[in-house]
Amino acid sequence: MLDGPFEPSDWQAFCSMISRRWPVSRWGNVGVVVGVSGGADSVGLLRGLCEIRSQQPAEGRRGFIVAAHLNHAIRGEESDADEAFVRDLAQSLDVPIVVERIVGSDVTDEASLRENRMAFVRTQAENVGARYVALGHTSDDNVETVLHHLFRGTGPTGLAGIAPHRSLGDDLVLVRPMLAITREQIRAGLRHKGCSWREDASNQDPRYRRNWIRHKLIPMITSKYPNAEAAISRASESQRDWLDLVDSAASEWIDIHICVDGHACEADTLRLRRDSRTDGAIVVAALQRIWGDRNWALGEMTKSHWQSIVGTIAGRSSQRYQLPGGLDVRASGDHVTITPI
Ligand SMILES: Nc1ncnc2c1ncn2[C@@H]1O[C@H](COP(=O)(O)OP(=O)(O)OP(=O)(O)O)[C@@H](O)[C@H]1O
Repeated sequence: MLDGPFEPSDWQAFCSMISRRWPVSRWGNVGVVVGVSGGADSVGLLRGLCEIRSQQPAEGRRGFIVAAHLNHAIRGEESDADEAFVRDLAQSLDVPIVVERIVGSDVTDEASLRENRMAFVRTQAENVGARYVALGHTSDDNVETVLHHLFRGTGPTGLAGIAPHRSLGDDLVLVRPMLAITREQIRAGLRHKGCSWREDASNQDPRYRRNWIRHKLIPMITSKYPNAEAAISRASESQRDWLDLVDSAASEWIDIHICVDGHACEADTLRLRRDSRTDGAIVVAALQRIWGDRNWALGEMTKSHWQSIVGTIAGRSSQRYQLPGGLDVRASGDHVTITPI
């Protein structure tokens, strides 16, 4: 849900809203790498975190903040001007900065650029021993993501939108503390404080599907449903609550029913059939977790693949078959075994 009441012209209210979602007690004593593009959202995030930290007593400031900027170098002088802007910003805030410039790459699609950025900020966080990577996604980004997933075809995870946090490894967590703040609120806060940011012209280009959703579709929707964005945010947040519930039931299910033998996963079907939770969402969530943990080909699995496995576990479908990614499913006696071939 969007936080409120919120007076957008109040910079301190903006900082309080970040603090409410991500209290400084969690990050004030550890390292945080902030991904900064130079756009309003990540400029707001970096400035907000620095301000929140500066309001802490000196003994509560053992941690550190590092700004990280990846110069994709795909917009010529504009890209270099973004880099220069972020360098100046970090210097003015007395924050160390790491910058990398991509040379000679012809990658321009949105998904690959995003992947490159994630790999970059993650590596920087590991290099400096940070506990968190913080990114400036907003509630608008979340709404656009939910719609994008919906049109492309998605399940409960896609409808839950952008995750507020997720693990990036043993000691590193990705956080998005501004998911309840709108893009306009951030801009208003920055304007109130007299701070500037860079406008990325490619954010207007309707050839990118995300921009088309942002600039064409959402204005059309809100012309008839003025509160649609808040409604989509609320729906995705409650979807996330359900997902958390299913996730913890799935973990319990794995602990009880799955036995790992080398690369193979084995389930005792007799015990499974006595478990009332063997059908449906919890089992599929558990199977998806198993796939994710083992880097099996999650993206190639369809709903009917998951249902086949659920059917095999429940003794309803065939005894032996193969799945995408070279996995063999075999039911024999009281066991179902899934093995990479
Ligand atoms: N070139 C970059 N270098 C480092 N971090 C980045 C870069 N681009 C984006 N990020 C991080 O990823 C977040 C999401 O980026 P995305 O491009 O999806 O959103 P955006 O709305 O354009 O954000 P912003 O207004 O901060 O540019 C940003 O808020 C920022 O934290």
